[in-house]
Amino acid sequence: MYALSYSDLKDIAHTDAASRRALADAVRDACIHVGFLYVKNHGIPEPVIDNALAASKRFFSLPNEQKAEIDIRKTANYKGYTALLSSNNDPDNAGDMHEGFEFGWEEIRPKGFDEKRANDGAMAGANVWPQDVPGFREDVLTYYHAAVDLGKKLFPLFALALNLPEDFFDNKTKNSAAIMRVLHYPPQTGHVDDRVIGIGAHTDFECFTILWQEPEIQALQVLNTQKQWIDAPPIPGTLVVNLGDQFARWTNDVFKSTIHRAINRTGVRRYSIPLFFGTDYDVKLEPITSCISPERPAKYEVVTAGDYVQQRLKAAYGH
Ligand SMILES: O=C(O)CCC(=O)C(=O)O
Ligand SMILES: [Fe+2]
Repeated sequence: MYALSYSDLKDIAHTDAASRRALADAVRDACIHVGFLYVKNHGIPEPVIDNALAASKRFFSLPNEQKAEIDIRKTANYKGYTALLSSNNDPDNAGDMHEGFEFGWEEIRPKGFDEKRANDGAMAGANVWPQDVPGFREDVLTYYHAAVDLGKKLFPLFALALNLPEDFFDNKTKNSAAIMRVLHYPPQTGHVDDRVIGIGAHTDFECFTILWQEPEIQALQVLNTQKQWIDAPPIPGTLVVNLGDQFARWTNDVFKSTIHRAINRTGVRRYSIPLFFGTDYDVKLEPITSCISPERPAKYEVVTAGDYVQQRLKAAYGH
């Protein structure tokens, strides 16, 4: 069993090829064996995280009827609020014990015509913001843009980890998909029905997820190759980066999209913020040549990232 690996992204600023190669090798090892990494020196300032957390607490403390006004099922583009037990990530389960708010690309200072948002595939169209939560939009969008910047720095590193030119994903990530959720997991104490946990066992469906989890609250678990659930605790100053199914498709399963879940048995509320990062929606998810061989024939039908995400969102939210 491999431990979840650390990658220190301050090396990302280094131009010298040897340290960059060493970092890419560490990333490669983690991607092949675990599919989960912790990143240090990720570049998202602490106050930006603190403000996004505070904003998300303000939103979730609204009365349920008010949150229901922006229910994700009322929007055509998978944006807005998901109530407790309204989503279900594991088909064997009865519902996820978390509530969330989901949104996509938007400039912090609104533009007349936001081309990127118009091109946002399944998520195209306006975000749906709650009324009466002062500063919420600005605070979560500020985090979003910082995390998107981090995601853009990670793609060249993943390319290098796959022994590809660092710019391999550049023309595939010009309008990169980036869907963010803020999540709230109420505590589950006493008897917990295993079919109703914070978020049921699942894989993510973009290329990779950048996940902030609340310090000192253990909830996230990763399924290892021996089918045991391993805790992925929050580590101060780090973010979790885990691979999703689009990367498994790009790499013909050389890189792992690892099954994970979250259960909050701590007795206190827990908050987390995942940002799902993918390629442009019109890009075909074609296996990288070096990941196919006679022993490892191509496993997946080639589809565009947009069709793939749309299909997965439909399955998750049922519309
Ligand atoms: O809250 C967490 O730690 C995990 C969230 C997650 O897996 C997801 O939203 O896909
Ligand atoms: Fe996930």
